[in-house]
Amino acid sequence: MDVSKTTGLAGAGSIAFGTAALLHEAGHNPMLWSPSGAGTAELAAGAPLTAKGAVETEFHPRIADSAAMLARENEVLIVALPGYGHKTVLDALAPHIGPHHQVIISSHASLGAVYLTQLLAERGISVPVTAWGTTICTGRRQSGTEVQVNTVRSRVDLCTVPVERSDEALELCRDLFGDRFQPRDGLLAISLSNLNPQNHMGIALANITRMERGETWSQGQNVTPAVGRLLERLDLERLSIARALDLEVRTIFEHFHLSFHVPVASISEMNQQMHAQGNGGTGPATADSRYVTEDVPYGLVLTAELGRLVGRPAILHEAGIRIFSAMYGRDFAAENEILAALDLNRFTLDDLKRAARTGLLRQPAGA
Ligand SMILES: NC(=O)C1=CN([C@@H]2O[C@H](COP(=O)(O)OP(=O)(O)OC[C@H]3O[C@@H](n4cnc5c(N)ncnc54)[C@H](OP(=O)(O)O)[C@@H]3O)[C@@H](O)[C@H]2O)C=CC1
Ligand SMILES: CC(C)(CO)C(=O)C(=O)O
Repeated sequence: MDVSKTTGLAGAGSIAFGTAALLHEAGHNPMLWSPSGAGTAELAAGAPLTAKGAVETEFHPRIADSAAMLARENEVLIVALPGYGHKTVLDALAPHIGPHHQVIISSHASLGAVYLTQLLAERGISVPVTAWGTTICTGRRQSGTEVQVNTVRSRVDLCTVPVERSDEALELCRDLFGDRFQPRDGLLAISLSNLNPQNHMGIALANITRMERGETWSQGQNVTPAVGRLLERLDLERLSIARALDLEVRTIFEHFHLSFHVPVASISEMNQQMHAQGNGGTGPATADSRYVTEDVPYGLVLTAELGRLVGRPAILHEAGIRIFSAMYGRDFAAENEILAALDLNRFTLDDLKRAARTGLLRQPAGA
């Protein structure tokens, strides 16, 4: 194993803490950067980070006080925070990224890898940017020093832009986290491999009053037969878009099987099984949850756009965007900062397919 590459995580939430714990267990010495500083205040003051559950460990991660420090002191940068923070964090990191870096986005949202590749190209820099379709673990940060890790996934879909850098990026991911990665054909496949937006749409729609009332509720147990059927129908829309693009992506059945180690059955039955074995998770106890505020603008919106582009309209996804916008009194379709910055509407499907492998929608000035 190559333990020589120093690794820094942008983020200090559930996934950054859980991923840092995994890295520590594998013999690495991870660094964490909290964009506001609040997320690492106690760790910076000397408290250890404790992981419980699927990873049990206690250690002192290195702490960065800025994006510049994270980039200066690490060769591998892992972005591990919700999509609504990606543009801010990529803007902060990009000026400090040099040719010796590799970047991993965990999990990738809304063509963030294209956004970063283009920012770097403006400075004449190209690095492997690897997009993960989901996270290596799941979990919940319990406090400023503790994370509950619910599961470590057997398989995570990934791709790298530019595509020529795929082999070295895959090797890096395996060095850091083990043989847990399934290469996919470009960023559109990865965007369509992230099942959270569709799953969270069904789960949040069916449980919105629990969320608003701040209740504590089991997520897996509440994927009842009706909710399970909705998730399966949402999945058919996503798979139909992938087929139109000639892309292979995981099904919702594979997703739950590979992530939560339950036998394949109906989606409701698989979730009941997860609940019974203790990794069904707890649903959000607030309406201000990334299940909606991240997954609608940064997930459903891109899937719906791809559906329109390939002539396979994702009617249920489109309905989800409209229903949540009405419920929240917001225009979620307009909230995606990355797609707005990329000016996605100006480009054709062929442009997008090319960018999915090169990382570039437009040529850098002077190229
Ligand atoms: N948790 C899970 O089990 C799973 C999570 N995911 C995905 O993984 C990603 C990370 O999730 P998770 O760690 O749970 O999320 P968290 O909400 O726990 O992430 C919190 C971190 O995000 C930072 N952050 C929040 N908003 C912003 C912003 N506007 N600008 C900059 N930074 C911001 C916080 O910064 P600060 O430190 O400054 O407060 C903090 O470091 C998400 O995309 C999520 O959908 C996917 C599957 C499972
Ligand atoms: C809880 C879980 C693992 C499944 O919905 C998840 O994906 C999340 O927290 O984002």
